[in-house]
Amino acid sequence: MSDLPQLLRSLRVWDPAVTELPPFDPADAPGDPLELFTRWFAEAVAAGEREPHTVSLATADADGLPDVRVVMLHGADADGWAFATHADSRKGRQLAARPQAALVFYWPVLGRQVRLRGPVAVAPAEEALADLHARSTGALAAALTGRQSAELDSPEELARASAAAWERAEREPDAPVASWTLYRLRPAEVEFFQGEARRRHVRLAYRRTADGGWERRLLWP
Ligand SMILES: Cc1cc2nc3c(=O)[nH]c(=O)nc-3n(C[C@H](O)[C@H](O)[C@H](O)COP(=O)(O)O)c2cc1C
Repeated sequence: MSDLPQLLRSLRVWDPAVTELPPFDPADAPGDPLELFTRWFAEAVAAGEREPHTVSLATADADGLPDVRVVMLHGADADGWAFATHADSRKGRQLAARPQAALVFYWPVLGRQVRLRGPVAVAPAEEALADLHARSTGALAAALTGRQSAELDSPEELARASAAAWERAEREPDAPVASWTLYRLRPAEVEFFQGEARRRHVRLAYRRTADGGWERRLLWP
């Protein structure tokens, strides 16, 4: 059995063999965090970040108990950061009860983290379907399988439902999925973190102002 404490102590973040920490001068940052996010996302892709479009989505249930899981980013524009899931999943029910969430991206090849918080809105159903149908057959099959987060009686039950869903997704590439929902988190706050070798990490926080603009401030690391 491995010694977890020893294993943990043996690990480092930002190993120079894989990580390059670029300088980040917040004075050069754009006024809109969407622009900086778009730039950092492209740089993460160019730097070889694996799956930079996966993001941790935090929600809270009706009692305020936090929850978190990974989802895919489906887009980011002036309307918000988009992700998709089933409205009747655990997260979907949490979002119905408390339509607010947080997202965090971590791109270790550049030592960067981006955090967002804000209200979450449901996109029109046609948009959710168009988004789903533009994706892979596997994505449609997974959505058609449905019952996400419900208790599964047996692996065989999943195998049967999934096989039927794949068969339908291949036969009917524009099959509707009533529960499939596109959500948009419209951030009230966006924070960019750039790691620095001497631990003088740069944290640039944007906060939306009442007039819809953004104010910026630096945070201690
Ligand atoms: C890399 C990765 C990407 C995922 N993308 C999604 C996604 O876009 N939508 C989704 O509903 N679940 C996605 N999942 C599954 C979720 O993490 C989660 O298991 C599922 O949505 C159920 O969450 P819930 O019980 O909190 O509703 C993804 C999981 C991983 C590991």
